[in-house]
Amino acid sequence: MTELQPSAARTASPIRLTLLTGFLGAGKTTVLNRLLSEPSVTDTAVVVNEFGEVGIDQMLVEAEVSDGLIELSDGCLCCSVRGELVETLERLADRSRKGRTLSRVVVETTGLADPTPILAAIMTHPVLVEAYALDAVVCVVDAVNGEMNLSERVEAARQLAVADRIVLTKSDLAPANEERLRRTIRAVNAHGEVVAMNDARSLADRILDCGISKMDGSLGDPADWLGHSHAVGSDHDHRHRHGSVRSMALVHDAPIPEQAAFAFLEMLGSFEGERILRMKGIVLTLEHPERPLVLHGVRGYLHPPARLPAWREDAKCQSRLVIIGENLNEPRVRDLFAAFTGGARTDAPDRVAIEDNPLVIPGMSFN
Ligand SMILES: Nc1nc2c(ncn2[C@@H]2O[C@H](COP(=O)(O)OP(=O)(O)OP(=O)(O)O)[C@@H](O)[C@H]2O)c(=O)[nH]1
Repeated sequence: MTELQPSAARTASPIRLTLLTGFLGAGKTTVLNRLLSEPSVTDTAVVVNEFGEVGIDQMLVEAEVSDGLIELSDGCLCCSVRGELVETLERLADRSRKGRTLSRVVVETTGLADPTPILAAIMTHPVLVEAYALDAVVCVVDAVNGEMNLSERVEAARQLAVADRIVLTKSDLAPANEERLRRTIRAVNAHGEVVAMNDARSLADRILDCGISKMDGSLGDPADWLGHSHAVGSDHDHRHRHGSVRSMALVHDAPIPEQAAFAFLEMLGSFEGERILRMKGIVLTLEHPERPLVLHGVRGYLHPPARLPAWREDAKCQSRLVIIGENLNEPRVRDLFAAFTGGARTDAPDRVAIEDNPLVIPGMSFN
């Protein structure tokens, strides 16, 4: 396959990428089939990966996607097949660049996949980072086994923790479990919108095109993107936890100098990078207060920050970051944020003391 140069893959409007996750048997293929059956879902390629059994899922995806359906085999997407996924996405970007209409790719992972290495691979690849925009991580959770999977399997908790949208399936089979499961979902993931599979409304309307910048060029609602539970308040944080997975939000009203924001991210990467499953945020900067800076990271990697053309009229102009992590040192994250946003906490070092500290570990890739 021809190697593309980054500039060659740059498209006017990046291909939207949806990562469809969920534990074994949760209903991922069922969700995919329903999506593909909806008339609004066009110009979509589907990449599926079946652990161990070649071709099974391809037969299960019923909709007509012709050559848009690509099956990866022989291993799990998050480990051995990552290279194959990257190559496939490169090939699709190449085809799109050569004129084949492609506005969206849905990647269905295996039930055992950790989504974070996949996100990191896409985020750090020079071609993919230009050609694709992550629309959303969608996690399917089923009412029959969801509760058990979440308490027993770390993969299930990770898949749920990093999701922007959560599709609840099999409520028809176990209606009595639904209320408790919704509470558990909230404990693991405070920000993602929960969508019921048995709701007659369009699934595509609820789980596609939910990024911060929309396909038609309009701006998404930051509160929606970051999660409604974090939409209010100022200079305070919220935390939600389940086992070792937790999410916290940092909110700051005053504009932040760009350099301070990036220094904070670098420190965050140094100290907590390994433990960050996902980070997303919108920053009100001193230099360009009218153009919010969008941040998106996974593990120790930061997606090249992008500037939106403006704030939405109905959005509050303030910095908001959501950090989802495993065994995060939350007080340290809050202290760092306070130090870099000018609000040093008592008993915490200020920014100069941190930056001048020769013992600080350099080297994570939040830059
Ligand atoms: N009754 C009911 N059955 C469902 C629902 N969602 C999925 N199923 C069934 O659950 C089974 C597993 O669904 P799949 O869509 O294959 O699940 P998956 O997550 O793709 O499974 P793997 O690829 O094996 O991890 C199938 O028999 C589906 O028909 C639902 O909401 N209600």
